[in-house]
Amino acid sequence: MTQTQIRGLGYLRVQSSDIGRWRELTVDALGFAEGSGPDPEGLYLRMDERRSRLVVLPGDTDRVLSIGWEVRDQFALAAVGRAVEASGTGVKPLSREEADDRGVEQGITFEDPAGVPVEVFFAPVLDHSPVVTALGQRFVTGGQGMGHIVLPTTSPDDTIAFYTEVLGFLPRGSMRLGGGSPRRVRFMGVNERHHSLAVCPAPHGEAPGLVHLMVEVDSLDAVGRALDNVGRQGFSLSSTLGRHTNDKMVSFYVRAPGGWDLEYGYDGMRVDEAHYTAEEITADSYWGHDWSGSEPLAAFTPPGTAT
Ligand SMILES: Cc1ccc(O)c(O)c1CC[C@@H]1C(=O)CC[C@]2(C)C(=O)CC[C@@H]12
Ligand SMILES: [Fe+2]
Repeated sequence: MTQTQIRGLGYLRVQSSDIGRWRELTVDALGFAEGSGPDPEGLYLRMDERRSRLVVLPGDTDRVLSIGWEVRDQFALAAVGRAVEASGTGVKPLSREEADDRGVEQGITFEDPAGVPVEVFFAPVLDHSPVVTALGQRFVTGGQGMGHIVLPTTSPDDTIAFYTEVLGFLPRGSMRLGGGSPRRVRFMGVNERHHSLAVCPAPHGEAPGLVHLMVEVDSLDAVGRALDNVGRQGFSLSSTLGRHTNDKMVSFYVRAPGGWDLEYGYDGMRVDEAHYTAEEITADSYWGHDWSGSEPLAAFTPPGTAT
């Protein structure tokens, strides 16, 4: 599909063996609001009027359960389903139970070329009770979606082709990985957010299949307070505070249970498609973003050795 039907990142569902530590990170340190959902043991995190945006469900291992992309309505959903099927990828509808579980009217599910379970849905169920966040911040969502995710892939060309040519994501520039290497992180967008998705070449195809999830807040003080909190609570900082050169986000990265990062940002730019052209950045940041203290990402660790 040339013109994408996808409006934004809707939700992320992950599985974890340490829900308690996830709650400390997201609710206590980062100020997500805790909601509730069908699994009494699950952690349902609210960022806005949606019932939940980030869902952490209990399990033996840490991995991505599904990434939810939002479309306008049933007609857009059908169009995406046809495009994915035409590409030779099998598509299944979400069952009534699965749709209820995710809090959406209807959805479909399929795997991307890296094997990540992707869902496309419309009509999220809203929770009209106040979203009480611990840092007094609001999350920047709405037309820009929940935030962005970075996926690792051992087949970057296929993965990029799938998201751009089949799902219609718009290229939003790239960055070479290390000194003139032809390997690139590629950024893609579907709305005013600079990127809703980035794809990073990875050496192995190991779970959990995520590099990071970025969420944006409307206050620099909230970012600073969150940074204080993660340090005080003993979470590992993957990258210090810095400002990115492409989306202009001021952010830090903290390691979540499961071996991938949460990026917590403020002041991201908005892309005007009428004037935007794709660019190649040559540094990830104007200042800051020191990654030297980062523990290895699970996605970049050889199979069987992930902690
Ligand atoms: C370069 C960049 C721009 C905007 C972003 O939101 C963003 O997350 C990044 C960094 C992307 C990328 C990453 O997430 C994994 C670790 C990487 C490969 C680095 O070591 C530098 C760039 C990082
Ligand atoms: Fe990011």
